[in-house]
Amino acid sequence: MSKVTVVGAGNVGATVANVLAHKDLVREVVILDIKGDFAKGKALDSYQQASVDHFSTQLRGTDDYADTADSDIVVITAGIPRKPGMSRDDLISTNAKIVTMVTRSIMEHSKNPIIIVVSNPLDVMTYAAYKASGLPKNRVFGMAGILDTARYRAFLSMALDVSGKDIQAMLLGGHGDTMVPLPRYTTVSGIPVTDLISKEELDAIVERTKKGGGELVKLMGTSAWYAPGAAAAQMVAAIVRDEKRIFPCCALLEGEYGQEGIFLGVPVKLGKEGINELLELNLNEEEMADMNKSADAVRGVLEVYKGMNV
Ligand SMILES: NC(=O)C1=CN([C@@H]2O[C@H](COP(=O)(O)OP(=O)(O)OC[C@H]3O[C@@H](n4cnc5c(N)ncnc54)[C@H](O)[C@@H]3O)[C@@H](O)[C@H]2O)C=CC1
Ligand SMILES: O=C([O-])CC(=O)C(=O)O
Repeated sequence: MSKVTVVGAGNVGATVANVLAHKDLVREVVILDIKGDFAKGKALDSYQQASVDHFSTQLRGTDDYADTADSDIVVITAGIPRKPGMSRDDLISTNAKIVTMVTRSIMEHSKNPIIIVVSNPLDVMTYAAYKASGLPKNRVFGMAGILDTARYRAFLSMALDVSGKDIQAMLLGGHGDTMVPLPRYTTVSGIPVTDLISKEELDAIVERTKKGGGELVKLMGTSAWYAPGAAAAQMVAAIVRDEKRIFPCCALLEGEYGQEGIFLGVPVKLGKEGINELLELNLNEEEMADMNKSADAVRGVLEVYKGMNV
């Protein structure tokens, strides 16, 4: 694979492109934005890091979809971010149109790309890109779970005073305040996290994780980009290197977890075909109830999207 396009040169998109260039995985990263000069500036600034940080990936900014031709992977970050007081779902009327239009334009120039959606509300925007692209379900999915587990792992790392590197975690559900971090599937170097921390402390960390995006929006007046950008770049790397890594990603469910026709966060295996496999965890009653609640919340936003007829 040699070409990745990132749509949206804003906070998240520019970070994805920059992190990807540092990984030196692909020949070219194209950054497309309706603000063409802005995209050109971000690409040039990033490329001027090449000789300092030793990477060879070319970066090109543009507002012309012709420059995205024959992309192997496309990361969609175009759209508006939320401001304090807003939920991700409040972005739907603006971002559904943008994501649909962007996906159609991408498909005019690339035959069979893998599309990773980042724009919010994530689960429904991934559905919108899936519909607009006509691609099979293994080639369209969303980034949220890597970010949400990264936050969960960061909070655990702070509470336990251990390196985040050694914390493994899984999480299910929609990318909203109903997301379902899974303490039963959380370990520190193989040690169950429940052996290392009190239930009260763990419950508080789970709650903070669920509202992790909102915490940053409140602090910065707009949403996060470093961890989101790195998370999307990690997905690209797993695909380019055909790593078969298992990550929580937003994927189309067709019966799995008792859900039908809805994109939700679940563990998947990522490789050169996109999603190689979707893994079904053996959930207990409480975890299943939380997953169902999260699915209901996403389904409500999905209905709004379907009513928009974009
Ligand atoms: N899935 C996740 O975990 C996360 C999702 N997000 C979402 O990612 C999106 C982007 O966030 P930021 O980069 O912070 O926003 P931003 O405002 O910094 O950048 C968005 C960019 O999209 C561009 N854009 C708008 N319409 C476009 C179009 N039709 N075609 C091409 N480009 C277009 C804008 O010009 C702007 O440069 C937001 O919807 C945000 O909510 C952000 C963080 C994490
Ligand atoms: O919170 C937001 O609006 C952006 C996002 O999805 C995140 O940072 O998790």
